[in-house]
Amino acid sequence: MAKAPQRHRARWRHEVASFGYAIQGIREALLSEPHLRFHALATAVVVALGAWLHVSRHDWALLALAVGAVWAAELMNTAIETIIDLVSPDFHPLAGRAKDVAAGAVLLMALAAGVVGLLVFGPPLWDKAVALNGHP
Ligand SMILES: Nc1ncnc2c1ncn2[C@@H]1O[C@H](COP(=O)(O)OP(=O)(O)OP(=O)(O)O)[C@@H](O)[C@H]1O
Repeated sequence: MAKAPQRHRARWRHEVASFGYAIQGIREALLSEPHLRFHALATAVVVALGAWLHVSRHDWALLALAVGAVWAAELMNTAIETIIDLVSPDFHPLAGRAKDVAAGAVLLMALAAGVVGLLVFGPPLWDKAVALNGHP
């Protein structure tokens, strides 16, 4: 039977390996999914706008949650599509329905993130536009 420190080391190796697999999963999804590359661009725009407009810590937290949720939904959608392509490579109405429902989840999350973006960036962008033009 392995001693306690060895068991501890083996457990840590396992945890680090699991983290590596997760990063590898994100990397592969990024390479294969154009939607995810669009999310990467959108994330960069959100971070740049947040820094430029000096949004509050509270707003950064909302933006981080919105961006993270869209990424998570898109990654789950990619995983679901991959499983369906594996188990049902031929046309099947249930396979189509599952893909459509998963895509619907991404769409809903993206719309919710859009509302967050509008509420966070709308007022300071409006203020900047007014300051630039001199009148509301
Ligand atoms: N095996 C299948 N059986 C029935 N309908 C399918 C099947 N595969 C895909 N479809 C239909 O075609 C649509 C597009 O499927 P596809 O696999 O191309 O995903 P996608 O929406 O283009 O996703 P992405 O662009 O993110 O890869 C699905 O939403 C579904 O309606």
